[in-house]
Amino acid sequence: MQVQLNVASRASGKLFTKLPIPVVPPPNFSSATHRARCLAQLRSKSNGLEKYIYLNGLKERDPSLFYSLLYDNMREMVPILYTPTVGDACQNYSHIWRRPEGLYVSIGDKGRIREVLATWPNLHDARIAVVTDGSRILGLGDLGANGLPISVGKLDLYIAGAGIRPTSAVPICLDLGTSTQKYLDDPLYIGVRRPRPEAAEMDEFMNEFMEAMTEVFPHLLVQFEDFSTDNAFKYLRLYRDRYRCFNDDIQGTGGVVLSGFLNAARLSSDASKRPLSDHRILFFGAGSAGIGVAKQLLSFFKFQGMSEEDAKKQIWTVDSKGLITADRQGIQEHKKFFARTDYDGPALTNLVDIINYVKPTALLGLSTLRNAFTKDVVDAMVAHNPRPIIFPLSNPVALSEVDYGDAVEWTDGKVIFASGSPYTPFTRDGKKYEPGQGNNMYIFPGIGLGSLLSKASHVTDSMVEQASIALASSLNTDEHAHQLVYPRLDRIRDISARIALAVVRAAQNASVDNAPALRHVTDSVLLAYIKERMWQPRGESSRM
Ligand SMILES: NC(=O)C1=CN([C@@H]2O[C@H](COP(=O)(O)OP(=O)(O)OC[C@H]3O[C@@H](n4cnc5c(N)ncnc54)[C@H](OP(=O)(O)O)[C@@H]3O)[C@@H](O)[C@H]2O)C=CC1
Ligand SMILES: CC(=O)C(=O)O
Ligand SMILES: [Mg+2]
Repeated sequence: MQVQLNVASRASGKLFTKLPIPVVPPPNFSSATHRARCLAQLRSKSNGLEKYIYLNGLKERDPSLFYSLLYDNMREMVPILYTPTVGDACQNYSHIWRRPEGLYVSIGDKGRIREVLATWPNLHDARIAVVTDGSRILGLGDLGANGLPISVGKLDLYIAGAGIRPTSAVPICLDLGTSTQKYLDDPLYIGVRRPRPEAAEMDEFMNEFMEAMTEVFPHLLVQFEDFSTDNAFKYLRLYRDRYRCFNDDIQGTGGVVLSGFLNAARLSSDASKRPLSDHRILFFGAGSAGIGVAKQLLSFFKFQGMSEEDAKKQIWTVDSKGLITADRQGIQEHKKFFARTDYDGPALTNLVDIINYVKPTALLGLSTLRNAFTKDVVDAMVAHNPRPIIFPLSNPVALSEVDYGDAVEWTDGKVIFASGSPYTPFTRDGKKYEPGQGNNMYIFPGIGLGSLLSKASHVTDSMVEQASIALASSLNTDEHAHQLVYPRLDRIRDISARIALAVVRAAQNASVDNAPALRHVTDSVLLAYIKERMWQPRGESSRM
């Protein structure tokens, strides 16, 4: 039988008291040796999930060491704490759970959500909450209360990548039930065992939750994460003008992919001399991520002076039923805007046929469909482009539309590539090819930091757009020389600072900022101020 603890007993934390243990290390203790020891312990673990468990234990024991190790070893540790391994952690969370790592707000808390939120320690230090309802975790579907690690992982990136204080990070999972029978049947399942609520009940819950968040955490920015597509669009529309919030899957992904597309278009134009206005972008997948990116591209094309009508003509969307056309019956609301009105032939359902009809310069995968970009699909892209842009952006890596090695082989090394989850470099005929990672992790830390420092009342579209442009222009000489479309992950703090600067300026231009002292300083003074405000872990890091 599942017993729901009342708020007072949940807050007392009596279940999680610690035994008194010595806090004085052995006489010969050296923190440098201990860093090396922790890395060796991490590397001795046999699989990703074990590494994930180890790192989360280390974070509990010594957060400062954990974050400085993370910053020094981003390329090794981010794929464990974030995609792809965080996907395994979520799917197995009820089984690997050790201790509370974030806040659960349950459907049974309706009517007293304020009390539940008020149990959070360091209330006044809270600045950023990543909130998921577990209904669409990466491309893995409805994982219910097992979704919490996605909020924890995103906040680790805020801390390591943008210097948000660990005590300011609030991971939240809304425990509303799940439609996944496997979890409802699992005796160890950590969440409430019930189906997800109907829309009206969920709306009431969300309204109470957002109001309570504002009362309990007056300085908070809310990042919505991995809500199912209809709810992602709905709650962004309902709350974006009322609260300081944004949706990472719609806006963060839009910003990051626009940025990679701009750099990719420049590289492909070197081969084809094609202006931006001649690009044709085909979205394979038309959910929150696909449509979020399409809208961001459209907004950028308009910002470049194109009419909305012309900008829209550059974009085609495909879902599980094929090319989305306006004459299709029962089309979902979020797909209507980009539904093509200029196609009246028989329904196009095969991706190769769609490519041969559209002749896209860029193929962006946000479908969750592993290996959807077959050799035939890639060949069709090559037939129309000297340097095809192919971005398989679905996460985790097991759901990638195409593997990097295949994309390089099938295009004879010509592909311009970025994937949602990381791939290692690929060597072919003695030449090393380096992939890009088109993941919103490059942009949300900077958007969050800039929103906080400018004390922005809202996150505007212009803040996201400027963040995207700042990311696109952040490549250094070496990254340009290697024809990368995103900067290397080790530079994320510098990148986040530059993105935050662009976000502060955009907030000021939109008059949503509330930090007047930042309005009249030069960009270089503002950049120095932003860097100075970033939290630094103590420890032996050579890089902070
Ligand atoms: N790289 C990044 O930074 C990010 C990546 N993502 C990834 O994007 C993916 C999609 O996320 P999201 O948009 O929220 O999810 P959704 O489930 O809302 O969207 C998936 C889309 O893919 C379509 N699709 C599914 N199967 C097929 C198929 N066989 N053929 C064609 N289209 C298909 C769906 O069609 P239909 O509508 O008909 O069901 C839907 O339009 C996830 O894997 C997620 O991890 C998300 C955010 C950021
Ligand atoms: C990256 C991300 O936000 C997602 O896959 O949902
Ligand atoms: Mg997401």
